[in-house]
Amino acid sequence: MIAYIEPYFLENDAEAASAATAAGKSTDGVSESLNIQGEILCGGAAADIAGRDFGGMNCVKPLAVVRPVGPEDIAGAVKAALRSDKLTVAARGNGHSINGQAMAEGGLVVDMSTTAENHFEVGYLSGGDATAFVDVSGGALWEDVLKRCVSEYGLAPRSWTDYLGLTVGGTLSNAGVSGQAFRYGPQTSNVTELDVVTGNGDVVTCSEIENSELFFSVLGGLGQFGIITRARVLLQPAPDMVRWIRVVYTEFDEFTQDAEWLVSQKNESSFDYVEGFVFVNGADPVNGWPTVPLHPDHEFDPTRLPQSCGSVLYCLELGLHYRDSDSNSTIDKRVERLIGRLRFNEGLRFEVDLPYVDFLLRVKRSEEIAKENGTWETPHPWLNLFVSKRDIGDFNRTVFKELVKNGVNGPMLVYPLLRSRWDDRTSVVIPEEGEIFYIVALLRFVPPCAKVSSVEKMVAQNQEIVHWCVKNGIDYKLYLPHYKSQEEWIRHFGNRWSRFVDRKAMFDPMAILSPGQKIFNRSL
Ligand SMILES: Cc1cc2nc3c(=O)[nH]c(=O)nc-3n(C[C@H](O)[C@H](O)[C@H](O)COP(=O)(O)OP(=O)(O)OC[C@H]3O[C@@H](n4cnc5c(N)ncnc54)[C@H](O)[C@@H]3O)c2cc1C
Repeated sequence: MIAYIEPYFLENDAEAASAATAAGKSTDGVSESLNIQGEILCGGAAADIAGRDFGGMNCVKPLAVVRPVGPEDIAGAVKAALRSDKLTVAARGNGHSINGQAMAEGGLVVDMSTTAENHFEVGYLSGGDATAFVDVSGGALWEDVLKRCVSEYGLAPRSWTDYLGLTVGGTLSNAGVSGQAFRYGPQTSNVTELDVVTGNGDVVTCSEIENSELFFSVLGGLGQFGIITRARVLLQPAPDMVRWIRVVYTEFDEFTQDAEWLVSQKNESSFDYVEGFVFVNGADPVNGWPTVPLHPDHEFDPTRLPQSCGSVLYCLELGLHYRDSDSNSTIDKRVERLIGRLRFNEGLRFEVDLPYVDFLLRVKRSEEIAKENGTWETPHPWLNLFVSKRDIGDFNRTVFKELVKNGVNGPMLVYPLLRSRWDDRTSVVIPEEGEIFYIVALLRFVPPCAKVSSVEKMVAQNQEIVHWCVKNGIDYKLYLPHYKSQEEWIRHFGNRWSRFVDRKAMFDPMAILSPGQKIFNRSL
């Protein structure tokens, strides 16, 4: 048996594993020897699942994919890696990373989808206000969490991502940001307990009071400290409907001042969702005016724009929750009280009313379109940053108005967030200064027939933006970061680096976990 396992786990040789599978050798013996109840796939089958990601710019060969039944199987894979001298383990959520973060070249990839349904239980926190929560699996997709919470309990998580085909463990390993984050913080601020398999192979329950160092390490921890198998996610009563509104600005200062005013209002006295984006001042269907209206019957009327406006325009995107029992006039009054204060261009206001679940699943339609036209499968050289309020004006002048003034063939998001909603005990890093900072997301799509050089140009433009930020002392951090050298990671974490290293030494001292982040090298 040991001789048979060797090519898989001791020599860490993907070719040998492939050959064994191709030769028709069953991997059952491996499962038994590891005491894993789930499946193990090698060779082409493993590469098909874990060799690529949504970014489509990296391609590696994992040694094997482990399809666990539960945390014991995951611990079994980690312990097998600990016994070897170079094997690594990466959890793979839905593989929606851009730069190979969920990959393990020559290592074991844990396919979290097989554990997606292991947990689903709603309960109430002890204490005065009896806040509801749901225990869900780290491998569950947020869209499934949404549908079950709403249909079975009339409840819903409070903080989301825009797109919900992402896993609970995957977004909690980063932050999880959308238009609700100004009020509730990112998803990492909305969980109270986790079950984690650490890089030591231990299965540990942790929270703010129990094993708290592990709890805060794992949140935003880029998969470096443990694999999340269960998360306790805070819930709120789900509204029935959302009024979804877009208003257009020609001036960045007015756009940001209004957005900042909205996110700074006291709880419940603002919209429930606040985002924004930049678009090209032109008729281009992917980058320009047609991207703004919310319904096929709406039309963007460019004659409403002043002659003086520039190459790009700005759109504030808002959502107001309501119940079926609320009268139209009540909802209208709530909307007008807020929107009456805003300085958008008259005549460039669009709105629709949608069921709450449809609103949260709004990006699903874009996914379907991208799948139909082939741009879901092509590379996605995306760039996500957090930029402080201090520097967002300069960023607008140089990046939005110059470098990407013709668009990025996809959305260019920009909207404010509040530092006080982020817990600095987690591993997430955000800009250093001030209460308000902005998320910026350049979500580039590549046409199926594009040349390789056009992807390279996009990557180069991303690098140019980052270099400009560094050179000009912009207070920024990459979100969903990706670096090639440890020096760059040290700069990224700044004065948090030593804490990150100490946490690694505590929970994954052999650097087994998430090698695709390229932060630490596997040690003996
Ligand atoms: C179309 C699209 C829209 C997006 N929209 C948003 C958005 O609105 N807001 C936002 O914040 N982000 C957004 N993202 C980014 C998203 O949060 C990241 O891609 C994230 O990595 C989640 O994807 P995933 O579940 O597929 O994780 P993966 O890409 O599979 O994994 C990401 C990292 O987490 C680790 N990991 C995965 N599962 C676990 C686990 N259970 N425990 C510990 N570590 C784990 C992996 O090893 C890897 O290092 C979007 C991405 C895409 C492709």
